[in-house]
Amino acid sequence: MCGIVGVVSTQPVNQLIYDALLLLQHRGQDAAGIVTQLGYKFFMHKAKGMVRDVFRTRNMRALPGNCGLGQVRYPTAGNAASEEEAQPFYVNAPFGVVLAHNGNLTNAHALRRELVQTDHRHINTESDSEVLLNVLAHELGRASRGAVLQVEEIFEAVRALHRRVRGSYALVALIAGHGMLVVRDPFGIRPLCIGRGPDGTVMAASESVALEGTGHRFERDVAPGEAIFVTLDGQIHARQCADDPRHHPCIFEFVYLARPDSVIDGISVYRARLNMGEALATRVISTVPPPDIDAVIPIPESSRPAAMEVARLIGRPYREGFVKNRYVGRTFIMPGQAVRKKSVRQKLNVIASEFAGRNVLLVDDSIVRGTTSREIVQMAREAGARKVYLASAAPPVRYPNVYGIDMPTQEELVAHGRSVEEVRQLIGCDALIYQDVEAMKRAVGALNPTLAGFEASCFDGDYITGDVTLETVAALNAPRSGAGDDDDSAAGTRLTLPNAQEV
Ligand SMILES: O=P(O)(O)OC[C@H]1O[C@H](OP(=O)(O)OP(=O)(O)O)[C@H](O)[C@@H]1O
Ligand SMILES: NC(=O)CC[C@H](N)C(=O)O
Ligand SMILES: [Mg+2]
Repeated sequence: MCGIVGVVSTQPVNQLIYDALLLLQHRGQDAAGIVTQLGYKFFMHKAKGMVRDVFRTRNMRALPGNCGLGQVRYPTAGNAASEEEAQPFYVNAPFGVVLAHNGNLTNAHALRRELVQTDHRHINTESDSEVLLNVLAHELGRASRGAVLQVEEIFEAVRALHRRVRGSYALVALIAGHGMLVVRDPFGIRPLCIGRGPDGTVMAASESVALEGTGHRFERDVAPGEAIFVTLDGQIHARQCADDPRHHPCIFEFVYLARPDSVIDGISVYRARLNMGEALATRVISTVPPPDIDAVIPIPESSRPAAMEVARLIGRPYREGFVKNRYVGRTFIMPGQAVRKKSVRQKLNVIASEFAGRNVLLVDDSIVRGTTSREIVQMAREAGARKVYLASAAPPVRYPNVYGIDMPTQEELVAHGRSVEEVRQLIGCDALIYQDVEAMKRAVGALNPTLAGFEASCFDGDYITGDVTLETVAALNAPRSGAGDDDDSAAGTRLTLPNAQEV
């Protein structure tokens, strides 16, 4: 998951894109970038770091123009340490195209080979997003028949792109002098929505919070397989470009990735978390008798709605027991296990009085590597808790993810190959209660019965795009295993473009 935004306006868009990226910061903390267009020229600045650190006043001043794109990156392909893989990406032909991507391609290796050997394109990084951009550019080139691209030709190119590309891809792209292209993959795995401002500004973004927080009205989600082209004067053209679109959004968006104030594919993320809490409460009651629980305590931040609902339904008090240092980012999306582990204690501190002599039920939204829960259970015990029970609003994460969540290997997942009892022993709690997979799907699915289903491979091992099996996942993720553990690892010797560039 990364955060992407694209804007077409009649006013300068640099500050607007910056503000939208701040609202999407929870989706990617590693790198950030903005590209704007003035006339036929693109202006770009991108670098590693959080939005506030990447853009200084001088960088913002160097981003003129009334349309542009932005991205915050959470690396899931290529090299996490590489500055060159920050997005957006640029190619000069045809016309000049820049692109920002959220997702992960499952056939990036094969596409890379094809692009180089058959299409004679040059790929300069290990990023799958650069591969995606080159497929788009190549197909735009093939579809264009005159000096100016026609909207139908753009849709023809997207149809061809859907046939070549596998995996998850929500993208925004600018075609120089033409307008903005917005595309969602045929399964709608990663979120993407579109809206308008009072002055007619059109904005597409990963989450509705980016629209609302910048004063835009959410209009709709982009449909799976759909392409939307926004001309520079704000006219919107939309077309279904996939042969067989089926709507299976990623369920982990509702568990953890998205902000609770966003609505994705008609489902309020907050309500989804409450529903997961409701389903979890039933399992808690059948495992630990509520009178044995003195307090229900969330592990901030993402588990709060679920924990509140568990407390209400089991009839025990909801208490805050951990205070989050708001200046430390989300630990799960940090690159490298060492930094993730260190950050848990930096990020969360106990309120000792809530634990001393009590039996506590800690609730988290998910347990992935077990980094958070192991530390937290220990902290609760150090603070004097008598019994420490732990409940997870999501089922055990047992399978790697290939669609844009950085869980490349089974071995790193604490629940992989272990029974619930073995996980409990490893985490060190007195009881461990997991959500059930079907109950989770029902809890979220009840909020939009029109969906075909969910992409839930990390829970059920079912890879929705059909081109990936558990056997092929390892090969697919091989370059990512351990990625980020060594922040000094360089991308090899390759052409490095300057950061602030007029491209
Ligand atoms: O088992 P793990 O590998 O530790 O991963 C799961 C934890 O990571 C996430 O928290 P994070 O700190 O990233 O963000 P949050 O503040 O939104 O909860 C998630 O909410 C869990 O607490
Ligand atoms: N999480 C994402 O969406 C990542 C996008 C892309 N695969 C990258 O690694 O940069
Ligand atoms: Mg958390």
